[in-house]
Amino acid sequence: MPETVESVFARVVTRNPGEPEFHQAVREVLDSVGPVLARHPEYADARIVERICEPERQVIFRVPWEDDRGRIRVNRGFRVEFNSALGPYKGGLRFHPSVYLGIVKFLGFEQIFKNALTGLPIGAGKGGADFDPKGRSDREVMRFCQSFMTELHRHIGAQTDVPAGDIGVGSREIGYLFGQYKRITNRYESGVLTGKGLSYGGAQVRAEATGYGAVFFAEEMFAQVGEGLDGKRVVVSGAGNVAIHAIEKVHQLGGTVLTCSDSAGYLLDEKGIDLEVLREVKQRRRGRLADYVREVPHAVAVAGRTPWEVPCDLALPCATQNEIGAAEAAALVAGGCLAVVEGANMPTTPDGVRVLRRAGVRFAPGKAANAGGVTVSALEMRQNASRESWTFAESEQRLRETMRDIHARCWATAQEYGRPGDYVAGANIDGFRRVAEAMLAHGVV
Ligand SMILES: NC(=O)C1=CN([C@@H]2O[C@H](COP(=O)(O)OP(=O)(O)OC[C@H]3O[C@@H](n4cnc5c(N)ncnc54)[C@H](O)[C@@H]3O)[C@@H](O)[C@H]2O)C=CC1
Ligand SMILES: O=C(O)CCC(=O)C(=O)O
Repeated sequence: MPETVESVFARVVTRNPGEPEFHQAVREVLDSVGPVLARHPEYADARIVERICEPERQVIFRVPWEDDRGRIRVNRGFRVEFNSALGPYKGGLRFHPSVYLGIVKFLGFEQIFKNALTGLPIGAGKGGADFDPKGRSDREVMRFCQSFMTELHRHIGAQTDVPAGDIGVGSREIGYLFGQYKRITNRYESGVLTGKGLSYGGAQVRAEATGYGAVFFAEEMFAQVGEGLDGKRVVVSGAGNVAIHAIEKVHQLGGTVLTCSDSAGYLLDEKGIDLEVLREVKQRRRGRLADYVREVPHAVAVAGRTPWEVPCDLALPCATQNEIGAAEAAALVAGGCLAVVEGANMPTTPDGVRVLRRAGVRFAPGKAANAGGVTVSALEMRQNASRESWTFAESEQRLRETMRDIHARCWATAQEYGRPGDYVAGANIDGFRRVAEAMLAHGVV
């Protein structure tokens, strides 16, 4: 039977039951690639789509650790090595109680096309654990990371699989993971992880890269219609790594970010979020957003609601998956939003995307707009391999050029396939073609 996108999707659902986020990510890509298969029957003959939807390897492991009261805890760890057609598996680790195989697979699948879009030699993987670092002491986090790496080290390496951070995994966790890898293997293998601290092989701009990159992408989108970010009102969700650096770059480019959020609600500061205060509250104290209001009394903490109800020109969802559904998208449209640029992975549901599209809101999917993080990770790998370290200015320039290039290719590919302005189609098709060509060249593996 010839391969069709419908037959592949049906098989993905049957073979991966109970994994709705993975199905959603696959559906969104398959909806774009039909016309590519029509032009390239050799892809269908080689069953590229079916193979791309099946991870090359999935590892699930026990992570036992001891809390500060001496109680034994057990979590579940994952690493899904999805596709190595373009290079070593590459993608972050997420520590969050919601993590299960379906989340890791959706993220790993998105990573295939994202990493291909960067044009850099990186395959795709993702991992994590259902561990909640919130409320845990540094020592507890360290013991958890050491136990996690005691198993993970068998599967990774600078030429094999290179993890980085994601939700709940920042520079503290990467440091503990790196220390344990070095101890177990007795190798100082800098390129085995990215997102490292600058004192031991980290790259300038990696921490900033995802947030900055998303804003550079937004800048390119506005430039298409002859506008800049200067004077734009921007709403951001999340208050972690991606959100904080997105806010910083919007402010540097003359826009005003009115909101940020966490799982308890959102913060509204009409004068523009004060980053010094936000960093103190969220990063240094690891506190709640409501603490910001104590320092900045004119701000308002809105409990149990999302920032999409605030009128804006640009929305940057930077928290988590499926945070903008149809209702939130309708609120953005009602508030005059001109563009939604995804800093997070898959923050907009398919219904949400439909509402935005119907209203003519420009929409950039995460696999294109948040590719800045993995771009600078690949540059970190390159610096580790050559034992060089580039300056902040040089690294930021390379990031900006890559985001400009990704934007241009998404735009041109969408035009080529008769879908002008459709960044989803442009990103999926361009990413898919790159991986498909390499897979075809490698034979049936
Ligand atoms: N760190 C990176 O370089 C990259 C991250 N991403 C994506 O960006 C998003 C944010 O990641 P990071 O900033 O790195 O993580 P982080 O752990 O630094 O921050 C996550 C933020 O999202 C908020 N959040 C988490 N779950 C939430 C929920 N259910 N409702 C509301 N807020 C929630 C948290 O309160 C926190 O403010 C994720 O979707 C991640 O996959 C994408 C590309 C690269
Ligand atoms: O920097 C990396 O390797 C991956 C970042 C990541 O997990 C992502 O792009 O979602």
